[in-house]
Amino acid sequence: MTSISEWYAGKNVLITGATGFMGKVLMEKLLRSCPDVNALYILVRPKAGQSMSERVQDMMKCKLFDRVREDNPDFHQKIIPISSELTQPGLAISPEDVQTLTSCINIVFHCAATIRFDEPLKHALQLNVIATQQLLSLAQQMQHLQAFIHISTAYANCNRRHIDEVIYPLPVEPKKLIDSLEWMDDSIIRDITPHLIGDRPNTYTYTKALAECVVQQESGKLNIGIIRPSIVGASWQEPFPGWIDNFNGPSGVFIAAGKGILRTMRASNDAVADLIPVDVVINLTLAAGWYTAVHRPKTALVYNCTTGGINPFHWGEIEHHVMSTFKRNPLEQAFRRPNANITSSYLIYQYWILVSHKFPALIYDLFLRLSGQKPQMMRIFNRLHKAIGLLEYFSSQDWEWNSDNMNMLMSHINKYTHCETLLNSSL
Ligand SMILES: CCCCCCCCCCCCCCCCCC(=O)SCCNC(=O)CCNC(=O)[C@H](O)C(C)(C)COP(=O)(O)OP(=O)(O)OC[C@H]1O[C@@H](n2cnc3c(N)ncnc32)[C@H](O)[C@@H]1OP(=O)(O)O
Ligand SMILES: NC(=O)C1=CN([C@@H]2O[C@H](COP(=O)(O)OP(=O)(O)OC[C@H]3O[C@@H](n4cnc5c(N)ncnc54)[C@H](OP(=O)(O)O)[C@@H]3O)[C@@H](O)[C@H]2O)C=CC1
Repeated sequence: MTSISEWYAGKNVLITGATGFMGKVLMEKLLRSCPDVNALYILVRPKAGQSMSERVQDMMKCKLFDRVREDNPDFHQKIIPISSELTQPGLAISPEDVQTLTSCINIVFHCAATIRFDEPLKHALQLNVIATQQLLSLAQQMQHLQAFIHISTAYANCNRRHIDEVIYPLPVEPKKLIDSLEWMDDSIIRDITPHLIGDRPNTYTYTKALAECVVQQESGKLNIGIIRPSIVGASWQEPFPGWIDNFNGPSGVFIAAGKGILRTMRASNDAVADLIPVDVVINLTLAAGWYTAVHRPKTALVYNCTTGGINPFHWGEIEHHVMSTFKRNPLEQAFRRPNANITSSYLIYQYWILVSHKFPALIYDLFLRLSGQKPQMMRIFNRLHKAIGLLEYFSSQDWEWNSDNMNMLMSHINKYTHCETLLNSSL
């Protein structure tokens, strides 16, 4: 039996979302732990005045790739950027590039998505659902494809308390929805969005659930795996502890608390905070790619990539650890001394918002005005309130995920690699 790393030797891998948080860690891990991988084809778009090549060059300078750079200074030769805008017909990939991809790709990792909770439905649908559909039809043409791994989210079905490793049907057929939204104007779509998303909290979770249905429906003869991570946080061990490059979810909340700006947030002390380090998710993703290609399960296997069932940690404990860490290691240029508390009471929350957020912001803005500067604190707090308002759904309740497939994968990995657990394996 070959090891996972050996299985990736000589393979051509296609990655979407490679410039994002998880995509970068996936690339790094492949290049470091599977040094004989043939090439990583990455779909990249120009952005913010930078061309595709400039973006890729900048990305490769990132500290994340230091260990890869040490092992192989020419690692960039294995990265082949392909120009693509996922919201365009045919993913805006040139015919020559389509030809290259269909003739050489062995495995696809589809990480790209919009992860914004407030994304208008049409755009979230375009990227999270229609682009997935288009990528699947490209994958159907790939002559040497062995596995297609789709990254979903553990919260795609957050309208349920208990979530199994299955794809749940939705009341509206994804194809019918896509057809209808195409001709509707934006104001109508805005009006019907709450009815469509139903008991889900936002367009993100809804379109990720739709994408899973599309993956199931359009998979044809492909070997499919679906990874559902919960809240992905900084790296635990690899390539070094604590790597993160965004303020999504809890990381933004922690920084706002450390800066002394955020003093209160609605969250339940006893609810499980299902955080999972990015390196653990990526190890599982690569292992799922190998398993899907080698074992070719008859139906798409879903992996609930969560920690609450194995090692539960609660928001109350997080509050304690975050605050004591910032007291020991204060951040520079803090607005106030950090002191944040979570509460599940709406009234207490509103009281602290007024006393600890809005009142100091007003005073500070008044001071800025008097000293001839532009007031800014109230604006910052308004944005913060919008952000924590969107997150409180996830911090005020908990879910139970069945993780049998994830555990099965771990046991395979243990058997074949003689590692203690997937969590500390380096493939
Ligand atoms: C004290 C203890 C507390 C303990 C309790 C903690 C509880 C936490 C609960 C978290 C629950 C999270 C659940 C997530 C579950 C789903 C997981 C997934 O599937 S998928 C993943 C989950 N998906 C998500 O998590 C997405 C959620 N986020 C969103 O949807 C949007 O960010 C938004 C709508 C909230 C705000 O939109 P908008 O107002 O437009 O703001 P933008 O975002 O566009 O940022 C603008 C700029 O500001 C910058 N910046 C930001 N924060 C900070 C900071 N703290 N500092 C400094 N800077 C910060 C930012 O970098 C950017 O800079 P630039 O690029 O312009 O240079
Ligand atoms: N982060 C988390 O906590 C969790 C994430 N997930 C899932 O993991 C996956 C990766 O998430 P994460 O890395 O955090 O997300 P990021 O927002 O960091 O990355 C998103 C990626 O998608 C690309 N992308 C977005 N729009 C387009 C477009 N129109 N055309 C081409 N590429 C595009 C981005 O490219 P560009 O740089 O050009 O914008 C970027 O590479 C997603 O599917 C998400 O749903 C699941 C659970 C939790």
